[in-house]
Amino acid sequence: MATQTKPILHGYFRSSCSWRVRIAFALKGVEYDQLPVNLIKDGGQQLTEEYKALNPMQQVPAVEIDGITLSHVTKILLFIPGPHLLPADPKARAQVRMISDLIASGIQPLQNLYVIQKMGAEKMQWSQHFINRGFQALEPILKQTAGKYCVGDEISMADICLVPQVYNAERFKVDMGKYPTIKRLNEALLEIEAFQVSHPSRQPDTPDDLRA
Ligand SMILES: O=C(O)/C=C\C(=O)CC(=O)CC(=O)O
Repeated sequence: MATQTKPILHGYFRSSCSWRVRIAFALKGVEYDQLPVNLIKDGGQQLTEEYKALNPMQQVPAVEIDGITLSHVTKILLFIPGPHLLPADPKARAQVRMISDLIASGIQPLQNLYVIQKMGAEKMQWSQHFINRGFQALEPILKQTAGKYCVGDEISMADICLVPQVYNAERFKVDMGKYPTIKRLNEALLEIEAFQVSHPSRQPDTPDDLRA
């Protein structure tokens, strides 16, 4: 019987998508190894030919798991073995997928590193713009769907998508006072150990000045 090798996360401490994967591993109790990819050093280690062979999009995260390499964050979250991140109820599942996609496809790509590097001096205002645009849509949706967490009272993929996006909103100085439901959910989720141990301030590649 071949021994099961541990999954390997190629990520970056404060990449929001890398953090999403770390949360899922922690929530599911799956041990994994990390091979950090420094997105800034040497012009960006994600741009090397070696990393391109692993993830042709040259972004993080990339996860080597069960003999395959996955890169799109929501697909990784749903593939990691363990307690499911989607509710049993079909309507609630659809709401979790909708909220997850709004964040992972509708907000994050518009403020990811590759894009904001093209924005140059205006990166802060454009990142704020796109995060506000997404949160203005998300706030009324979450008012409808949320209980203790994004959809009802069970943690789901939507919660895993939300928290790192709020972290980026705070980095880009978005006024979170405009989004009381998002703020409440984020605060509740940050009380959970899986969201704490996976935090950008507690990773092997966290710079000393940003370490908790
Ligand atoms: O500033 C840096 O340290 C480099 C890159 C990132 O954090 C990644 C992003 O900003 C996009 C994202 O996490 O969604």
